[in-house]
Amino acid sequence: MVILSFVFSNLWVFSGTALALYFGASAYYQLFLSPLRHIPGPWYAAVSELWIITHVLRFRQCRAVQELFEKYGPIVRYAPNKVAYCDAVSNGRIYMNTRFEKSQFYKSLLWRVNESDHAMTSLPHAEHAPRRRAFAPHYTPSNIALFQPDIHKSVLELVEILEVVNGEKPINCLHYFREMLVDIICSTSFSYNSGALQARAAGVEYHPLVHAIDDFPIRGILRAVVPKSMWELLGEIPHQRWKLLYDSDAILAKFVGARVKHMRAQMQDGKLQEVEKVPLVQRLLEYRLPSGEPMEEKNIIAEHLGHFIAGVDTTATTISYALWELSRRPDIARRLRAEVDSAMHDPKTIPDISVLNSLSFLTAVIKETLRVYGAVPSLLERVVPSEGIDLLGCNIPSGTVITTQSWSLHRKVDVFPSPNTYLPDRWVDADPDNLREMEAHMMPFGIGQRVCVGQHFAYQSLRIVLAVIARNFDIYVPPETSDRSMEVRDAFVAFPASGCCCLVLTPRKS
Ligand code: HEM
Repeated sequence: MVILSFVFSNLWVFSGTALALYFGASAYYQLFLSPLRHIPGPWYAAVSELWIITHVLRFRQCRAVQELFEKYGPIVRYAPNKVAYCDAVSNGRIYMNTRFEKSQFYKSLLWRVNESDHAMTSLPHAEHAPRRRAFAPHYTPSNIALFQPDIHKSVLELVEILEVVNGEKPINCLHYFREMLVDIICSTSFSYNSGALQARAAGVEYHPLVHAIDDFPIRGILRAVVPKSMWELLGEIPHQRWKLLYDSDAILAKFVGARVKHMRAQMQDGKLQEVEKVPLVQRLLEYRLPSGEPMEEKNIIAEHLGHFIAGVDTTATTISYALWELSRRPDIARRLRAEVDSAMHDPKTIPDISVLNSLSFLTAVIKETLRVYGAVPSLLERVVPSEGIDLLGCNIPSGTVITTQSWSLHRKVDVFPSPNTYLPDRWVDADPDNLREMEAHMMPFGIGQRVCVGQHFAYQSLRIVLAVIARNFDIYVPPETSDRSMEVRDAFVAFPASGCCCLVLTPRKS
């Protein structure tokens, strides 16, 4: 009784001491007993997640991890249970091995709709593989080529809008290209005109779908770091702009749900003809799982959502950074234009993708943009399976998060000299051995079983858009766009520090 009353009267002291003992013991374990103790890295990263979380919240995780590689070498401990490496050879052992599942990180960063995962958020390979089989045929180069007319239509619509602007004011490329991508993905996924570019032409600044996608990175990062119960409380804040951000996934899910229902009704009414070019939604509705069952509607919706999010921002950001480089490097812009001119005699008649594929400097510009400004430069976390792994001389036990990031592989100075310089010629001048080495270090679309399924789609869109812009416009940098405003920030996806990529696109005079 006396002891209890003593404890209660000194509750603060006891709780403080207990907490200090707990943190002290945990720090002691992480630094001196943990199986990861031999892996280099700063002590404060080894004892708590706090260090890396502060960098995540400042949108500079990629740079923080890169600084660790520069200081400690190719393998570093960046959190108590997390190890990052920078080595292309090791990639095969991690990302090609189906026993290395995605980490829990994916659950929180990429939202779940109706509690349904989509391919990006499915962690075990056994769960992921049947999903991937459902949509992968849509994204093969030959199938994606069938959708060229849809892409051409949207790109030429954008050209018309830019001709009306006539270079009289800077435009935020990120907005315009997001709108174009939303139109393109809606037509390839649903055979539906979302009218985002039409809305732009009519002077509407924000299309609801584009708005929702725009909000994705910040919503994702908040959702990843705010505890679930607090996140639900935040949903009650009565602020209109905040509600739009908070509900962005629900807005998208409602739109996609309506498109799925519409297509199902058309199929049931026998209104669809046998055609070679099938929208993704029809493919998913017709798909049968290994059990012979169709996919559940909530899974189809979630899958479409994942593709929307994965495809729009990434491609729009890549185009924007490429145009920014062209605007400040007239030498590169001139060479690109000369090559495109030779293949595209009429400025409004876009050649077949097979012709654009053969333009070597266009390819070099795209590769260099993906290298320096890859839209997903981030750690792609996997979990070490039960047998553990020996990597770069370190023994890493089961359950450890193991990962690499394209930001660092793309900046390995022995493979890419002057790694921060934008130099498309490095892809033109490389001898076959160098080229092989460079290709082995490129992973803008990830690698292995979970590699970006939309990479051919992205490449096709990038080739078409960059060729058309180079053929039709001169690009200038306005004063508000600078190295500082365009500095890359990362929230799993990359974006410019200012959130804008303002450029002046003037219809070509000569
Ligand atoms: C330049 C543009 C793009 C970049 C840089 C990019 C990058 C990536 C990366 C790095 C991953 C792998 C993530 C991981 O391992 O955790 C990924 C996955 C994915 N991407 Fe892309 N992506 C781009 C465009 C697209 C497009 C246009 C689409 C579709 C319309 C798309 C759909 C997907 C999907 C569905 C996944 C998940 C695949 C799976 O797990 O099976 N992406 N992307």
